[in-house]
Amino acid sequence: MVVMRDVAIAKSEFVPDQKAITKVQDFQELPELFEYCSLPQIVQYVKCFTGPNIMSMHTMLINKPPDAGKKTSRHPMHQDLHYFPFRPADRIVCAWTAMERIDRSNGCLVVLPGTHTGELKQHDYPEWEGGVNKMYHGVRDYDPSLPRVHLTMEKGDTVFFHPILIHGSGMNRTAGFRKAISCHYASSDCYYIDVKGTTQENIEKEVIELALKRYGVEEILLKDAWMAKGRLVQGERINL
Ligand SMILES: CCCC(=O)SCCNC(=O)CCNC(=O)[C@H](O)C(C)(C)COP(=O)(O)OP(=O)(O)OC[C@H]1O[C@@H](n2cnc3c(N)ncnc32)[C@H](O)[C@@H]1OP(=O)(O)O
Ligand SMILES: O=C(O)CCC(=O)C(=O)O
Repeated sequence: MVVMRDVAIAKSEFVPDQKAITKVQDFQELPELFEYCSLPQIVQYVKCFTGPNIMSMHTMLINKPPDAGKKTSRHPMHQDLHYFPFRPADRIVCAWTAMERIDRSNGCLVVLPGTHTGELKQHDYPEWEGGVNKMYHGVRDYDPSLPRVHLTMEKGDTVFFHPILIHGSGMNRTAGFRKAISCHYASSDCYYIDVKGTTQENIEKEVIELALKRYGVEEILLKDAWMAKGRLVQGERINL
């Protein structure tokens, strides 16, 4: 489990108490939270994308804090496939569930409809004055005139989306913590790719740095870091 604090608070003089927590990531070892990933109400739709051999690959409980005044509560527009060294993209899907009403005031998801049919693009840290959270890379060039859809969701509503869909989320202008839970699933028939020489090299470097620190080892491959956190949800574990 990785507990992340908002960069505006982590990099300030404030004592980083629980009010600073922006995300709990990789909760696959926590049974109460991991139960979400195997809920039949969720898995019945996931299966339509992954087929019967279902792995959970990336888990997050996102606790978007009230913005500390630096707009760091925003999540830049990105494609999730940037983070994943496995393919094919069409066998990967995210389930994202609102844990309370989420709208533009507390920073709902924003999506660019139709972009899931495009290609994976170059991602980098956006040049935001107030700083950017660790590994919150943004898609470098996309057509800003493309229509945006703001997803207003009620508590319990779930959206399923493709890893090439360009999406992000807005600033939390309220005093409350905006909570959502999500899991990225992939078919265990997916295969790992070598991201050397691709646009994903920059995120590989960061993930490996974090994994070396977390596991206290001297060497680790990106594939091994992902194999360590993947969990079988249903069916048979094949490649991933
Ligand atoms: C489909 C996937 C989409 C996504 O998931 S996008 C986001 C993915 N983000 C991640 O995976 C981030 C994973 N988390 C992390 O890397 C770590 O938790 C993180 C943020 C570096 C904190 O590391 P820890 O070692 O636990 O904490 P620490 O308090 O000792 O801080 C170490 C240095 O990191 C800094 N830090 C903490 N939170 C940060 C933040 N949110 N953004 C940027 N920098 C941050 C902290 O100030 C410290 O820096 P320094 O060494 O003092 O210069
Ligand atoms: O929950 C959010 O604010 C956005 C999450 C997201 O887009 C992601 O982590 O990939």
